[in-house]
Amino acid sequence: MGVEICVEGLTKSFGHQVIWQDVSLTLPAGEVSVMLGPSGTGKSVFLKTLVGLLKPERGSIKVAGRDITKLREHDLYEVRKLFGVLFQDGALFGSMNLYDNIAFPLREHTRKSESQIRRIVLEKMDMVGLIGAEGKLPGEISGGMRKRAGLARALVLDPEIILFDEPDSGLDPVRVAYLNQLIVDLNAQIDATFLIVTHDIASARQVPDNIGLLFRRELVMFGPREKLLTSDEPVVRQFLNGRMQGPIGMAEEKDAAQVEQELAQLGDGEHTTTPGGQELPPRLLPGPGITRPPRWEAIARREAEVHRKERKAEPHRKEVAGA
Ligand SMILES: Nc1ncnc2c1ncn2[C@@H]1O[C@H](COP(=O)(O)OP(=O)(O)OP(=O)(O)O)[C@@H](O)[C@H]1O
Repeated sequence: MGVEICVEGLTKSFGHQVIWQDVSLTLPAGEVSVMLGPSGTGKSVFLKTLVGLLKPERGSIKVAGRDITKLREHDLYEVRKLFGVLFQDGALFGSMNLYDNIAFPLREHTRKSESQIRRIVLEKMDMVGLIGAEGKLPGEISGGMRKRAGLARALVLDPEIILFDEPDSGLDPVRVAYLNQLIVDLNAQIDATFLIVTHDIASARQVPDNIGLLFRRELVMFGPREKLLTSDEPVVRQFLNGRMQGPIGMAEEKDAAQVEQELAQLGDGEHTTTPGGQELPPRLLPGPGITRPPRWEAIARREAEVHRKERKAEPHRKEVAGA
């Protein structure tokens, strides 16, 4: 059933450069959370800090109740076994075939026999749809297949937490849709806690239970998907709509007067609906045949409630649109 990660007052710098400060959030056990933010805001640094690869200057990270910022290397090594990490490029060894790449953590970290390893590797390859590709080298397969192989490798030690660093980067929209479904199905099947760093807004709208946004060295917001998607916070609205008008500039934050002028020019109509004037998209559900853990009943109830409220608001929206 996954474990909770509770982050409090976390600050990370490199020399004088503060990457982010005073970040507090809870990744609820078994839920899917997405972290968004403009390039360079420290999303990858955040993932590396959660898994103990980077040390924060201040704050705590409690994983299953243990503060990993205080652990010695040996204990940290044990806690890291709770994590599976999918790096951006899959981080596969180029000279090993997919079978050996996926078997690698089992051979390194367990004393399992080769026949046990074979059973686990084939089970995980089946979960990500890679059966038949065991003998391929990473250089011989597509980017999407490499991501799925990286995911199979992240799964072999049965992690309680999986961190995904831009799983959709470099994939076409159809492959992204398949990958999103795979992520939702996997979450229902293994019930681990997922944190996904992505730039893909369509994925962020449909896949997670929770969304966070990093900007200007701070966590602007973190909360349930519906809350972020209907937020009036200018940074959140700008990012979720992928538009130029708003506080986020090309390289630096913008001057406050310019931001105000740009937002005023966007017009009042925009404020009557969810960001982008779009309806709250339905949450992506596990595919047919996937047994859903009990928490999905709560998700279904929450979804129904959101759409009931939306339908109630509908006549008002139409009036405003027609005015
Ligand atoms: N080991 C390091 N030493 C010094 N600076 C680093 C190190 N790792 C990352 N940084 C800096 O931290 C900042 C945040 O980098 P990070 O890769 O986490 O951003 P990001 O939000 O994931 O960006 P993107 O969306 O473009 O992948 C960058 O300015 C980067 O140069």
